[in-house]
Amino acid sequence: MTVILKAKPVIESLTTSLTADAAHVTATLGRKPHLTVVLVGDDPASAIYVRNKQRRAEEVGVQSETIRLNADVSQAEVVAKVQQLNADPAVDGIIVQLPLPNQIDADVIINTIADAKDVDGFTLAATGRLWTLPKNSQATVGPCTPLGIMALLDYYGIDVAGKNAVIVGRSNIVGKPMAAMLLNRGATVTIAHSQTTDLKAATQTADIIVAATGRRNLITADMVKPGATIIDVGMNRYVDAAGKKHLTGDVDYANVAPIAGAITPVPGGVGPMTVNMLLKQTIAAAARTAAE
Ligand SMILES: Nc1nc2c(c(=O)[nH]1)N[C@@H](CN(C=O)c1ccc(C(=O)N[C@@H](CCC(=O)O)C(=O)O)cc1)CN2
Repeated sequence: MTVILKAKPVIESLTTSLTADAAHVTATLGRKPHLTVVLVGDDPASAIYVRNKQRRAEEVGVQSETIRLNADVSQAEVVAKVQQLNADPAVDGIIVQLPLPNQIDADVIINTIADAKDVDGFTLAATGRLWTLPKNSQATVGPCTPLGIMALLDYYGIDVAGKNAVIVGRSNIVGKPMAAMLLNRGATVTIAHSQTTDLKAATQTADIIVAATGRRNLITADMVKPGATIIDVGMNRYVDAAGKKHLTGDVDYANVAPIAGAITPVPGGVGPMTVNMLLKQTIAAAARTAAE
């Protein structure tokens, strides 16, 4: 029987601890933990994700504001905005929603965020910390999507030590940090990507597959070992011939789910975990300020 790795029960159990931690920080600081989201342009998917973050922040007692900048804003203006937020003692966590418009170098913006306020875990300092964690220790900070995946695996009792994990996708926000986290917990990790010559050969022997490519139905049933754990990070939107809108992952869910040991659904799997890890890291950043 395939285990469906739904985020809902994990989030229900996280709600108690996030709410209690936020309340504790609020009592100590005399204000709620504060997250500022910088949203540049009018990407419709980003607008949904930012709205989800704001709604969830309110639910657990985190104050959240969104600063909206026009799509044609200059890189210098975004840098200046982030510097202003760095200097604001009322702001605990800053994220700049990705993707950014083409005229802006995302790496420059990300690395302008003060280390103490980097609740996305994307800066060079955060990346360095992640890759130099003591062996077998749990990553408690880092990019929110892979952190959320680790939390899902832990909740459902899926041990990764000694397992053969294949990550498909090598982005800085999912693929590479996912590799660091799985490696650190004892998995043998392969990162496959668009130039991998035989993807099927790589995935067929995997105990765990993490698909993060943005290509709908890339992972098909013939690429999966029976009983494998399948983590789908894809978020692909399309409209079918009848004009109906769909959101699907990178995995051919209908055909892969019956042979998998465990699989994340899209929606309702990895995505909501990302938001909750962001709030966890925001509360932790505020707690560090409270302890100063
Ligand atoms: N600064 C960042 N930008 C981006 C990140 C990030 O972690 N930091 N990740 C993604 C987008 N993202 C969060 O920002 C994100 C994506 C998806 C979801 C989510 O809950 N998805 C739902 C479906 C929502 C829908 O209806 O479209 C689900 O899977 O159930 C949350 C956050 C890129 N940018």
